[in-house]
Amino acid sequence: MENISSNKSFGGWHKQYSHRSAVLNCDMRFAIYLPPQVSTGDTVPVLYWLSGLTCTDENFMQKSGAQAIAAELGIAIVAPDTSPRGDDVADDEGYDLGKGAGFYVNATQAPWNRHYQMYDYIVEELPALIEANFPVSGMRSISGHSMGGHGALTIALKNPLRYQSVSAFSPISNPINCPWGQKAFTQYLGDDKSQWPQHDASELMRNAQQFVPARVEQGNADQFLEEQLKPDTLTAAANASGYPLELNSHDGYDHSYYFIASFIEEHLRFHAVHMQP
Ligand SMILES: N[C@@H](CCC(=O)N[C@@H](CS)C(=O)NCC(=O)O)C(=O)O
Repeated sequence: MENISSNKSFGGWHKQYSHRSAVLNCDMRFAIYLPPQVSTGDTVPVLYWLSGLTCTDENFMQKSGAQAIAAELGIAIVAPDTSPRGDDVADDEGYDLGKGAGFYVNATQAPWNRHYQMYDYIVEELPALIEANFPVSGMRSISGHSMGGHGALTIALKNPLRYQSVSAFSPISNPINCPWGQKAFTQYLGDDKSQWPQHDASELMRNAQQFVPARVEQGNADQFLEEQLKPDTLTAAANASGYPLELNSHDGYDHSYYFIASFIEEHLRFHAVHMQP
């Protein structure tokens, strides 16, 4: 693991690292915000943030304004990249497939399956790396935006004992029934649609038996709301299983990081409550 940048921020540190990923079979970069509390020798809980289409580790760290609140609450934030990277990694001309669009699933189909194993990277390899190299406790929560909201919700729903809480901004809530999800799942998981529902937040929530506290924020002026995001499907799924989902709709907000920055404080406070030892 190599440290490639360090910036002091709100008394803590924003740092970027590159490392070799065995799971993704390529070099990867991630960012971590370490709050000031780590300098006292304490361990801190970690929020994993999964970004959306076209993003890297940088979008959230540069645009969300999360550092001030994470510093106050004593929470580390880890922002991974959104796909495998490198010249030999398969890609597509579209912004919604290939690099920058890993969808947090393990691809089973060629040519994607050689590198696109983002589910295992986020659930297993990255937390093991973080927990071996930084002063973090075993408390983990997960959040994300859009494609990353889909990632956060599906990963928490599939691993309810690994995460204290889950949240999402503008998540792709029902990928098996929207163009972004159908395109990605066809390529990464194949034509056999029976394999798809296990990667769909609404399907998982409808059938959930173990609950992770969940909060979703959605702007109702989001340009992707009706065609791609489908929050009503998630609400219906939560109602069907009795899932403890708080979904808040906000007038006038769009899909951008201006929306995320407006409500990130509430999400960090939500996670901090659930990550208390
Ligand atoms: N076609 C659009 C869609 C991409 C998009 O909206 N990406 C969202 C996540 S789904 C994002 O966070 N973009 C980066 C940013 O705003 O910093 C574009 O390429 O601008």
